[in-house]
This record gives sequence, C-alpha cells and structure tokens, in this order.
Amino acid sequence: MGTVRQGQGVSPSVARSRQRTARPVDCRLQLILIGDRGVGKTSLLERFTGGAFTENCKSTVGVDFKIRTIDVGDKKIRLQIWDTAGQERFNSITSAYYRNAKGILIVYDLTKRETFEELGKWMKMVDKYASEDADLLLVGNKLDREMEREVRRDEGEKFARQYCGMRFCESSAKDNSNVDDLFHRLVEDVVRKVSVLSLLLLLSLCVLCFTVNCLSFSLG
Ligand SMILES: Nc1nc2c(ncn2[C@@H]2O[C@H](COP(=O)(O)OP(=O)(O)OP(=O)(O)O)[C@@H](O)[C@H]2O)c(=O)[nH]1
Repeated sequence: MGTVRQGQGVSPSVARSRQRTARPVDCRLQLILIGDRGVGKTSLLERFTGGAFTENCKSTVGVDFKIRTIDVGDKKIRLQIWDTAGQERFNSITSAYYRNAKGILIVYDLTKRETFEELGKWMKMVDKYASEDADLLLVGNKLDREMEREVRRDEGEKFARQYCGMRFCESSAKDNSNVDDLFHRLVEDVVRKVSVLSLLLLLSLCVLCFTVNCLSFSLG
C-alpha cells in the first residue's frame, strides 16, 4: 500500500504519451476509514482500489493509504484514502490523519454487536480531531454473513440519523456489494459541499470588491 504505479506493463514512450494526453485531475481529496479492529476497513479499501478480497487480512499497523482517481459528473477527482488501525494503542498516531480528511467512513461489523456499540467512541474521535465540514458515512460491513447478523439495519439507520443525518450504508467487501457505490456517494457529497463553499467564497469576494469600490467612489 501507499505506492502509486503508473504505466505498468507498457513501454516508456507509450506511458509518456498517455501522461501527456491524460486529462489532469480537477480536485484532490483525502478520505479516511475508521472503526474497530477487524471490521473490514482494509478489505473495503482493497476492493475499492481494485484489489482482491483476502480471508486472512493482516491487521493494519498505524496508518496506510491508497490512491484512486474517479469521475464525479464532469470532474476528475484524485482520492487519497487513509486506512487506520482499529486497535486503540494506535489512536495517537491515527488521530493526526483526521484533520485533512474531507470524507470519513466509520465502519462497524454487522455480525459483531460490540463494534456497533463502540461507535460512540469513534464519533468522539471525529468530534475531537476531524474538520467540522467533513462529510460522514456510517458503514455496516460483512453483509454477506446475513445469517450471523447481530445489528439490525434500522439500528444502523437510526444511529446515522442522530448525527446530523449522516449517510448510512451496508456493504460486503467479500462479495463486493455496495463497495464502489458507498465511496462514490461519499465523494459526491464532498464535491457538492466543496462546490457550494467555493461559490460562497466567490460571492463574498464579489461583495467585498463592490463595497470597496463604492467606498472609494464616495470618498473621492
Ligand atoms: N465475510 C466477510 N469477511 C470480511 C469482510 N470484510 C473483511 N472481512 C474479514 O474480516 C477480517 C478483518 O478484515 P480487515 O479488512 O483486516 O479489517 P480492518 O478493519 O482493516 O482491521 P484492522 O486493520 O485490525 O483495524 C479479515 O479476515 C477479512 O477477511 C466482509 O465483507 N465479509
């Protein structure tokens, strides 16, 4: 993880010409995955970035990241997605990565009630370390193990509603259900918010320029 490979398997000249013609990205965004140990954060990220599902995935140590570029409407968005260790002993390291994240995926394992009950702890971490304008998405993972479900869907929905209507989704990294969709939905929300904020900033600048012009005109 943490490496970006370009032009793999093609000759250097083809890779160079591809780089010349490739449309540049319109926006770079950071996302972060948080949640208890073993809920499937790494597996979801592996899936989203084109990797295969592994039954015995190693526990993340500290933090790691992967890159993927996606299209949202007519915009090309380059995502840097941070995967964090769920073990409490890494909290002091992982919390430093919350601040720059525009989107946060809070993951629990729907077959392990205790990971759902620990969500309050993760929300406190978000309140303390994340940017106020970050978009949040609650994910109940391991949907393929429906028979072992310990957390009902409506409980997940209710929890999400309590936090300013954060989005909610259930997924399975194993059978790849909803994985692409959940990342896309979060990024769409972030992009929408960034566009509105940019527009508001532009409007404020226009109002400021207009006021300064009016003042200088009336003064002399
Ligand atoms: N059945 C099933 N197993 C899953 C799914 N996602 C992950 N797993 C398994 O759950 C275990 C933990 O997955 P990880 O992706 O390592 O979990 P994590 O949240 O990154 O764990 P930490 O790095 O320790 O915080 C692994 O054995 C995975 O194979 C899923 O959707 N369905």
